[in-house]
Amino acid sequence: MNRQYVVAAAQLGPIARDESRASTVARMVALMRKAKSRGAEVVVFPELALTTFFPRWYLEDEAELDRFYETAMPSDETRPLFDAAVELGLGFYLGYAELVQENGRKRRFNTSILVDSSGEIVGKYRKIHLPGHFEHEPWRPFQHLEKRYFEHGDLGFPVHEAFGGTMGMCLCNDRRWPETFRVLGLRGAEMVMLGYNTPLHYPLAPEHDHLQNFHNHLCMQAGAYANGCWVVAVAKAGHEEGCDLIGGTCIIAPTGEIVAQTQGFGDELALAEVDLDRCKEIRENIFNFALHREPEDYAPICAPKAPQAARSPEMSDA
Ligand SMILES: C[C@@H](NC(N)=O)C(=O)O
Repeated sequence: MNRQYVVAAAQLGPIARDESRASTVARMVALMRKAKSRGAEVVVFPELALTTFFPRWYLEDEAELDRFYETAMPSDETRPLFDAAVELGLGFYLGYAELVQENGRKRRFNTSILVDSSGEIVGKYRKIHLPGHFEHEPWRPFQHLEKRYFEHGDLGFPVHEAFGGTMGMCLCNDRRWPETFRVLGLRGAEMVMLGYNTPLHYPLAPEHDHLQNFHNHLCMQAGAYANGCWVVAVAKAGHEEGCDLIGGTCIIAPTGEIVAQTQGFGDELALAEVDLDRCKEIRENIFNFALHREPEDYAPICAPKAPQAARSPEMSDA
């Protein structure tokens, strides 16, 4: 694969709580076909792209919770995405809830994968920055129980040789942290793909609701620029089960400029021609890490986490 090609950011509109995987996957395959007809070679889907954003509910019934997770990838239900990749010669990024049995217990992760145009999974990432809370907080208009429903990702921030270059992945809240982009940037990521589900309303600081779209682009444009990488950022958008999710799906150049963006809140593509060699415009100049970076002065960034800020309690054993 050469280093200059069209990428499609494939935004999804709302997914209902009772929408079947078959229905969601059919919507996604339709976007893949449309992307191909417009010249794309890579398609990026949102975080938790196969279901509604279920962390908005406190679910006491474990069987009900389990239904939102994938126990195999691909499965019979998700195989059409892989078949379409092969048929159309398209690679893709997919976010989904992952449930695995390891060491005799259930482990849950908020996961993304890269699939190449031969239908092979060539990269995997498990979300590191899990926002929200562990326990039911009935005062909220909706819950954000990612800390309860997912474990801290255990794969770090890997990069993958794919799609003609060095690819990085992250998921939603990760994009707000400069460290995410810097670690991927230090590993040479030339394109960072990420999906998000971001409610317009932030119950802890509602006075910032009007800034949601600004903050969304601010952190990603800064991440692209400071690390000289492309960013392809894809929303699950719109009014989903009573909760408004922001749109703003976009493709950002290594200069930090948004070069393509969706207009609405439904299933929609934003496409741009990406030239991975453009990363050099930044990496060999203003952010030449070898020449200008001063890690000896950055020690607090790597100080261990305070003990009171513990990670998630273990979910119930299998
Ligand atoms: C609220 C949070 N959502 C997410 N799914 O990580 C974010 O946008 O930072």
